[in-house]
Amino acid sequence: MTVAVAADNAGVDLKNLLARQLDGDPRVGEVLDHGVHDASDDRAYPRLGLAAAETVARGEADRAVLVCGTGIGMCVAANKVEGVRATVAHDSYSVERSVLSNNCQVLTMGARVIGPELAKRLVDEWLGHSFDPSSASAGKVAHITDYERRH
Ligand SMILES: O=C(CO)[C@H](O)COP(=O)(O)O
Repeated sequence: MTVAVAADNAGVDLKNLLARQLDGDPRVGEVLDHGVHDASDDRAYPRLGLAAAETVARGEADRAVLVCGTGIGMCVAANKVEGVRATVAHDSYSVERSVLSNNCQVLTMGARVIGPELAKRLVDEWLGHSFDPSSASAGKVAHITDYERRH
């Protein structure tokens, strides 16, 4: 799969760490890094997160990991992109359910909230989950997609 990553300057160190891990993961064919690349780049989180989320909406990336200070701003921004379901998650159960229940393609994290080792472990787990379109959850997610199409 192709995974897009992005961060603002609060999240760049964690994003770079996760990008390296994703790069070495056999389940990941390509990592698309939308920046920022170092903390001297002070572009606001929506500019980075929206660009990465748009690659998911266009089908250029299967998933995205977005990092800011809390993960909240990246999540709010990514969810504005049509077709994107993003969640902030810092625990194993939420990461799992975000995929299995909600078919989220975008995981956001806060570098000021979670430590690097836990973040790496959760991203590793996240890659192992896939949504089952024949599950009972699929009809529930379809309500969201239908709403989006109608508005
Ligand atoms: O965490 C952020 C947005 O949710 C971002 O890294 C910092 O935003 P700020 O608190 O508005 O500077």
